[in-house]
Amino acid sequence: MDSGCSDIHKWTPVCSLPKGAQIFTNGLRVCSLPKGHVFANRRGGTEHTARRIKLIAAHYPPKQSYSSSSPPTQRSYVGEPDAEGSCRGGRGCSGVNKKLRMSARLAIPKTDGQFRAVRSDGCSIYETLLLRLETYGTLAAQTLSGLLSEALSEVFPLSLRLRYGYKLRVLELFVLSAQCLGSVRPKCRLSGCDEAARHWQAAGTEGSKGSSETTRPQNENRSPVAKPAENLSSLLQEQRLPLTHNSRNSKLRLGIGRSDGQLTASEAPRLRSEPKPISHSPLKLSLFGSEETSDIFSCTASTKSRHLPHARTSPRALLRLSLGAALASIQNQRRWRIQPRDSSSIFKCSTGIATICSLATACSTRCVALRTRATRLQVCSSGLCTGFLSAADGFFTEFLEIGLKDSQQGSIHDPVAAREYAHLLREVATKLQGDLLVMMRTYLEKPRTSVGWRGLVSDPDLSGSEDMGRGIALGRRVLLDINAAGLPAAVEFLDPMVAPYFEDLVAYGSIGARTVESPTHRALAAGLQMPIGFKNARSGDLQSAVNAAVASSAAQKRLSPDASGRLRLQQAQGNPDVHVILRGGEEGPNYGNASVTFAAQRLQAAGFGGSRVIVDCSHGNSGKHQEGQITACESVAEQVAAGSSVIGGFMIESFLEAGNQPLEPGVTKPSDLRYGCSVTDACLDFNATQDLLLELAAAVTARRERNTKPWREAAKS
Ligand SMILES: O=C[C@H](O)[C@H](O)COP(=O)(O)O
Ligand SMILES: C=C(OP(=O)(O)O)C(=O)O
Repeated sequence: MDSGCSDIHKWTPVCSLPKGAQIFTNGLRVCSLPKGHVFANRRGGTEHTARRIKLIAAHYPPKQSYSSSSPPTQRSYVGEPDAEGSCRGGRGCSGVNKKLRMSARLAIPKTDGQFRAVRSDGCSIYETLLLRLETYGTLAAQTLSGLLSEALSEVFPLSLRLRYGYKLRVLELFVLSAQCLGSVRPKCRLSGCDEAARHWQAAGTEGSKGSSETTRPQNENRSPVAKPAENLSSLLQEQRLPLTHNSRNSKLRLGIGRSDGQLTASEAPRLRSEPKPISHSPLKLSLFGSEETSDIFSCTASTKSRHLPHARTSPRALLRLSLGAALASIQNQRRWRIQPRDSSSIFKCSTGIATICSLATACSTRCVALRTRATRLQVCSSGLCTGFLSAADGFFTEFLEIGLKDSQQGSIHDPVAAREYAHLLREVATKLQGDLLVMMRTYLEKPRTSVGWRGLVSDPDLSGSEDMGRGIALGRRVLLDINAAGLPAAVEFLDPMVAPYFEDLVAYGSIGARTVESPTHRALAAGLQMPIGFKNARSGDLQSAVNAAVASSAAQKRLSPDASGRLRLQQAQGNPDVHVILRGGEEGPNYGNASVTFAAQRLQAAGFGGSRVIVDCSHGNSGKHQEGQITACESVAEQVAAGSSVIGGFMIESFLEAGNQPLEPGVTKPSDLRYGCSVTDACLDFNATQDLLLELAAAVTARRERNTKPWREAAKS
C-alpha cells in the first residue's frame, strides 16, 4: 500500500472508474486502485471539492453492470477493487507528493458503456471535462456540467462564446480548467475597494461557503474609489488566478481568437521561456497533446492576431486564455469553425459555457427521455440537439422545446438574500431542467422612470453614497455566487461603461424599455456574447424593439474600455441571438395570443426566423402588482400548451417574500428593510413562483406532445 494512501481504509469507495483512471482534484488525496475503485481521502481540501467527488460518485455508482442491449440511460462501469485494496497510486498519487497536487485522469463514459480515460499528463495543470451529449445518461451529463459550471464560475469566469456554423449531433465540450480549483483564492487587488478584498479573503478561508455576506464596516476608512477602468483590470486580474504550471512537456495549444473571427492555434510556450509569437500554421488543436483529441477541431490560420496584446505579455497570460471548446458533428463528419463574434470579447462569460452545459443537460435529459419513447422522438431529440446549436435558427429556437424561464427579482439589493434565493431556485431548476432552462435575473443596475434607487452598482449601501467601485465589486461577487450556485445569470445592461465589468459572468441580457431606442445600447448588444432581449417601449410600441433587434444583429464598431481601461474600438460582429420581450405598456398588457402573434409577424417581416418572443409577465403586463404576473403567466402557459411555436421564454419578478417595500436612499435605514422583500418592483414569493414554474413546465411538455411535425419545422411555423 502506497504510504501516501495509508489511511485509505478510512474512506468508503466513492466511485468506480476504469483501471488507472483517477479523479483529478486539488485538496483531495486521491488514490486509484489497480482495479479501478477510487477512494477519496479529503485532507485540507475544501468542502465543495469533496462534494465534487461525491457528485461524481453519485453518478458512477460502483458495481452496477451495464449491458449493451438495454437502452443506455445511465452509464456505469463495473470495476472490482483488489481484495486488499492495495493502491499502486497513480501519477501524483505517491505519498511523496506532499502538495496534494494530484495528476489524474477523468473517466468519460463512451457510447459502448465503457469509460474512456481522458489523458492528462502528470502534473498537468488542466483537467479535461468532456461532455458528450447524446451518449451520456442525464446523470453523467449533469455531473459533468455541474462540475464544469462550478469550476468555471468559481475559478475561471471565462469562456469562449461561440457561434455555431454547423448542425451537430453531439455536443463535446472541452473545457480546460485550472489545476488550482478551489485552493487558490483571488487576492483582491481592487484599489479603493477594501471590502471586496475582505469578501474574497473571507471566501478563501471559508472554502466553499464562498462569501456574499455583505459585512458593511461602519468606520472603514476605505481608500478613495479607484477609477472604474482601473477597477476593471484589477477585477479581471483577481479573477484570473495565478496558475501553477509544472509540466515540462505540456503541448497545450490554444485557440486564440482574432478580430476577423478566425482562431489561431498557438503552441503554449513554456513558462520559463519568453512567449513565442503566436504561430500561424494551420494547426490541429490538440488538448494535452493527446492524439485522440487532436482532430476535434482544426483552426485555420490567417493573419496575425492583433487584438490580444495581453496574449503576448506572458506565457501565463496565454495559459490563462487557454479555454477552448470544440463541437464535432458526427452526422456529416464536419468540423465546425469557432467564430467568436468579437475577439476582444472572446474571453467572456463562464455562464455562457455554464448555460450551454445546462442546456446540454436539458437536451440530454430530453434526449434520454425522448429516446425512451420512440424513434421519432429520437429524431426529435437529435433535432433538439441540432436545433440547440444551429446558428440558422438563433439561440432561442432551442428554448422552444425547453422553455426559458427567467426568474428574477425586481433588483438585487441584498447579496445575502440573493444567494439564498439562488440556492432555492437552483433546486427547482434542477427538477424542471428537462423542460425549463431557468436563469436568475440579477439586475445590478436599475433604470428609473425619473428618480429612485438605481441599483447595487450605483448605490451598494442603499444610502445614496453612490460608491460605484464597491458596487461593481459587490456585483461581481453576487454574479459569482449565482454562477457557483449553478444558475446562469441574466442582467439588464444599462450603463454601457459598466457592461465590461459583468458580461463575462452573464448568460442572458436584456435592454430595457427606457433604452431600447438607444443606438449606444444597440451597439453594445451587437458585441455582447450572449442572447439579448429588447423590451418594447414603455408606451407599448413594439417596433422599437424589432428595430433594435435588427440593428444589434448587424456588425458595428463602438468605443469600449478594454481590460486595461483604455478605450478601444470594439469590432462587434453582430448578435445573432437577439429577440424581443413583451413587457406591456401604457396601452395595457401585450401577453395575449394576438400580441404574441403580432410580434412574431413583425420579427418575421424583419427577417428573423425561429421563436424570438419572450413574455415579461411583470411590469406593464402585471400593472406592477405581483398577482398580475400570475394572470400573465397563465396566459403564456395556455398558449404554449396549445402548441405555440413563437414563445421562447418568459420572465417573472420573484423573491423570497411577496410584494415590495419603499426605499428612499439616505432616508430609509437599510437595517429597517424587511429581509427578502424587493425594494423596487412588486415580486411574487418563492412558493407562488414555484407553482408557476411547474405550470409552465407542464405547458412545455404538453406542447411537445402536440407538436406532430418534426420539431424543427414546428419551430419555424
Ligand atoms: O423593474 C424595475 C422598474 O420597472 C424600473 O426600475 C422603473 O421603476 P420606476 O418607474 O419606479 O422608476
Ligand atoms: C426595468 C425593467 O423593465 P422595463 O425596462 O421593462 O421597465 C426591469 O425588468 O427591471
